Amino acid sequence: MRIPKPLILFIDAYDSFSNNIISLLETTLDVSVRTIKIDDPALATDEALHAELRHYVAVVCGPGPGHPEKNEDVGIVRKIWRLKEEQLLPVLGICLGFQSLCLEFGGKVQRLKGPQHGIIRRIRHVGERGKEGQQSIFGRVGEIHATLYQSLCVDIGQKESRSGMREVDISCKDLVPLAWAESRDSLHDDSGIEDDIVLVAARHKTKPFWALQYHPESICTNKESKKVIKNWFMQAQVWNRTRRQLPISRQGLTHGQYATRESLLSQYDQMLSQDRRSGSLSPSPKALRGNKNSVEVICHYRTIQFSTNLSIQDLVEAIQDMQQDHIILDSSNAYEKAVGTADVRGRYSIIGLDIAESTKFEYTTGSNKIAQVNVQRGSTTSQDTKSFGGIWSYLAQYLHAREVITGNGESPFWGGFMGYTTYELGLEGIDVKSESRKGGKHPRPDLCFAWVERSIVIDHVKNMIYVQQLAPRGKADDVNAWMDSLTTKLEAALQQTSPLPSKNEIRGSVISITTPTPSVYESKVLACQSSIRAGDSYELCLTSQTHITLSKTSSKSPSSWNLYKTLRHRQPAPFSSYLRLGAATLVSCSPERFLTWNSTGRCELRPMKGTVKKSPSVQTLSQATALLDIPKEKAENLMIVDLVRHDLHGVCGSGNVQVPRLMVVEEYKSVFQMISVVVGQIPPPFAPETRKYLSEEHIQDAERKRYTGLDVLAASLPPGSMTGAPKKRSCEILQEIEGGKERGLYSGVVGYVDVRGRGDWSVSIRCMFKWDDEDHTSAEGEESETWHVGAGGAVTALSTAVGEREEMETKLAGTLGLFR
Ligand SMILES: C=C(O[C@@H]1C=C(C(=O)O)C=C[C@H]1O)C(=O)O
Ligand SMILES: NC(=O)CC[C@H](N)C(=O)O
Repeated sequence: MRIPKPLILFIDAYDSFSNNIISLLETTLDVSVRTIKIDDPALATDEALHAELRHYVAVVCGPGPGHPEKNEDVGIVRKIWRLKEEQLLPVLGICLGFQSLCLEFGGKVQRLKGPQHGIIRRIRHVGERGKEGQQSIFGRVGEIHATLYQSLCVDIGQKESRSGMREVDISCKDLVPLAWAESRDSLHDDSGIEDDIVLVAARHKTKPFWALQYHPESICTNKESKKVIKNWFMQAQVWNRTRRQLPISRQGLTHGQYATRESLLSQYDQMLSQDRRSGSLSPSPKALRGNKNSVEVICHYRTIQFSTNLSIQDLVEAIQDMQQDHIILDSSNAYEKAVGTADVRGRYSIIGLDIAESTKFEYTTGSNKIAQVNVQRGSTTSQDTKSFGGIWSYLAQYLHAREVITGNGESPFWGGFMGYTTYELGLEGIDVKSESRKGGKHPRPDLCFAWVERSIVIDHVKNMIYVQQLAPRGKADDVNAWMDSLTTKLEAALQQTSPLPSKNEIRGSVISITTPTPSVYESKVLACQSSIRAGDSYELCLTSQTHITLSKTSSKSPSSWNLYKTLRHRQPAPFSSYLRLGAATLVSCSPERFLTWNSTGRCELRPMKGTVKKSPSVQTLSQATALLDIPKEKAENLMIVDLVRHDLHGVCGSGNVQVPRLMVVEEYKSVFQMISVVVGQIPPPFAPETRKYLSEEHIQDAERKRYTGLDVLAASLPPGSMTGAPKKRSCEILQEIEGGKERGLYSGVVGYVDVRGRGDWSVSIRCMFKWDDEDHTSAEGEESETWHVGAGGAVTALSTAVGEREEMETKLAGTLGLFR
């Protein structure tokens, strides 16, 4: 019989690092963690809370935005410190949890002179000296270097730490200080450290309460600090054995949940069984049945070799009508000279074919409806997403039912969904109300995916074109006929080159350009910093909007395709894209990959933070690397790496996320960018070694409910690099500071998820987009269209208003340069 692991309850204050702490606990200790939110209504009464706590060996009160004095920021945590003797159990507070403990027992919570978010500091602790220290949770612990994420700090009256400890202020007689971050240990003068000594660990003198202000789970906290977690748990268990009054209950269900969310596919499965039980009709099973139980669909393909650098634009023009809908994912820097040590050139370009005729899936936030639009058939059907368990469950199920296993092993994409999601779709996923979507006045799709059956993939490294079609195995003759005609066109296209549109044409069609007012942007940077100083955010990715109105009347007016051709020429980037999809058009030269995954469930995110403009004084990778090797830039990057790890842990589970590249600088056409690579492994539906013991039914059931890359995509939007941390609170603050303006496609993602279970998505930045419904005809009959260009950057406590404004302008300049 398997003995269940002891349970720890993690109380989550809506932080973006919570899952990293849970992973640290589950990989360091032999425990299993359940989690609740600080404001869980089911645990609002003392009885309910006490009944829940009986299941746990210990509690961890996590970090979070806000202030420990505010009930809404700490919620249940406060009740934990007030438990009566007979209800007591061991607790570890982290950061906000630490501040809350100290506040409860007489400490004063103050603002730091300089907030320290993503700053790594040497921690001095009692374990380094004295017998008493040896018996503390720091006993036998060596040198700790740890990441701090704090705007606030605690004063418990203990001022001096260097030459031994003094007695703690009488008002805090219950607290024992355990560790400090000291400014003399800081390695850099520009790290923003202004506070001499900051208390970073304490315990209660008589109750089983310990707390850490530093972040033991951060990727930049050293391994030595794991010993503190082990020591804490050992002391917690001793306390349970010797002092705990109520036995730990192993019976009954906990209200606390696993940190990993249920898979999208199993949510759908649950809806079906609920329907079956209640006797109601299961939601449109036919639409979702797909290939299953019918003829086998495969990816038919043909390979064409080419010898020279292939021009995607010529190829597209030769085979498609450029007025129609399009999806082109273009590695537009594929033939640039390799620059720097990290080769950031894209390898594949993917062109979705017959997009105008394909079925499009459209979803608008708040509508709870998914529309399937097929213009060719003149049909639109709309279904309630709630009855499928939500929009993502619907899409996961649709795709799952159309899985294909036979095709071209060389091609990263065989067919499936291609499209975009907006920033506002991401907001809905994290329960942030979008001001621009209030009152349901927004009919535009926040998600639009086309179902793509015919496509072309270009491998720029092997000089191969793959022409592909998803179709039943037996339809090879029809497929061949289509491929013959397409191949002829492609071969002709390889001989041609079309001219680039002239800049004058574009400039001549500009009616107006509204750019962000520099002083207003700078005041918004200061507003962000004021939220950071108050402890409400650690980093905020502030953005602004530029609007460009172009005449459509003149015969010279550039088409969106011509705008794209010009931009990709000026700003070649590995994740460029051109989309004309339903109501939206996107022209993008993004350097930032958001998320990619393969069919074995290996996911990779590449957060980008830290930007340096190329200039006569900064031309080489080593110059840029030196400029970015400062605490401010590294802190920005680190915060997003920790946030992205949390998002990934939420699907992949404890111990399944690694960071193979941390803060590496890459070179692009006009900027240098610092990136990190975070990798996660989606767990298989069942452990392969157990297969021989499982029934066929069990295996099928597990397969039907497994996690896929769509789970990771749904759990990670909006992209952390465009929000700041902690994500939810930061997005709420940004709603206010940005005036509730829609970001739209900017800050959203573009990409695909294919029938073989793979996906690749880029962050929509360095781009422009337009909505067809904003096209306008003036009283004089002049037709115009309006393009939106977003630009911004991460604001931290160490930012300067002018520096941030200049960074935003640098990013804007690439796109805006087309029109000026
Ligand atoms: C906000 C933008 O870019 C984001 C912010 C970056 C930064 O703060 O350094 C870098 C890349 C993007 O994640 C933008 O391009 O508008
Ligand atoms: N990471 C945290 O828990 C931060 C706590 C608190 N909001 C602060 O900024 O100091």
